[in-house]
Amino acid sequence: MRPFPRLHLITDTRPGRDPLAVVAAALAVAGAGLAVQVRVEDEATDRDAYDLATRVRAFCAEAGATCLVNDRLHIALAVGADGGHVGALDLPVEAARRVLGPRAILGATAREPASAKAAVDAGATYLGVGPAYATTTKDGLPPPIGIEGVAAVAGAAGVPVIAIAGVTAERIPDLRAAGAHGVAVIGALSGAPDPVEATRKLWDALR
Ligand SMILES: Cc1ncc(COP(=O)(O)OP(=O)(O)O)c(N)n1
Ligand SMILES: Cc1nc(C(=O)O)sc1CCOP(=O)(O)O
Ligand SMILES: [Mg+2]
Repeated sequence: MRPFPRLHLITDTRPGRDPLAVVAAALAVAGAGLAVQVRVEDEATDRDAYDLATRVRAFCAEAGATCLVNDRLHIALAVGADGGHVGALDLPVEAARRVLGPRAILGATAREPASAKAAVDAGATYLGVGPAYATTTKDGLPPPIGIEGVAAVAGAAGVPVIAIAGVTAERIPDLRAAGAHGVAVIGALSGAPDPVEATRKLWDALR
């Protein structure tokens, strides 16, 4: 079984972004060590999500990388992804586990230890934990939980913790010291002038 990826790239499908170019750049550096989470805007159609996920899944398969789908688990199944990720407004974790089956990777968002434990008991195999820092990429989040918040969840989780929100290469040492297995990023790669170089920095900080 391959080790659980430490670097998770979440696709950025906001206007003006080029998610597939960023995925290709990240795969060129991190290869099989990368997980790509296909995440589309809430307004996107299932067809658009399916088309993107199909292409990401093919890129990942070629590189031996992990492909996950956010929220829309029927699309994860339809494209043969390795798993999915759910949060508080999505399918409950136990229902997501039923949909994906016993062997799939299943991520759940957790912001504090109690919900982290509940998610793991319900079948989550990793936790997305944040917001670690402030972010401009997603609206409506609670205040950042910081290093202390990440450490509290990591200490209670028993599964890999992937820290999310405002993650940069410079912040990775603190997050790892807090117990995070790895990180998930959108802006650090999608907004970078050179996504290959930006991936290299994240990747070096994680090794
Ligand atoms: C790795 C990771 N962590 C957290 C999230 C957020 O999931 P959720 O709370 O369901 O919010 P949306 O991403 O669906 O807007 C994530 N996607 N990935
Ligand atoms: C999709 C998402 N979920 C979050 C959470 O805390 O649940 S933060 C986030 C966006 C993270 O983007 P960036 O790496 O650009 O800060
Ligand atoms: Mg969600």
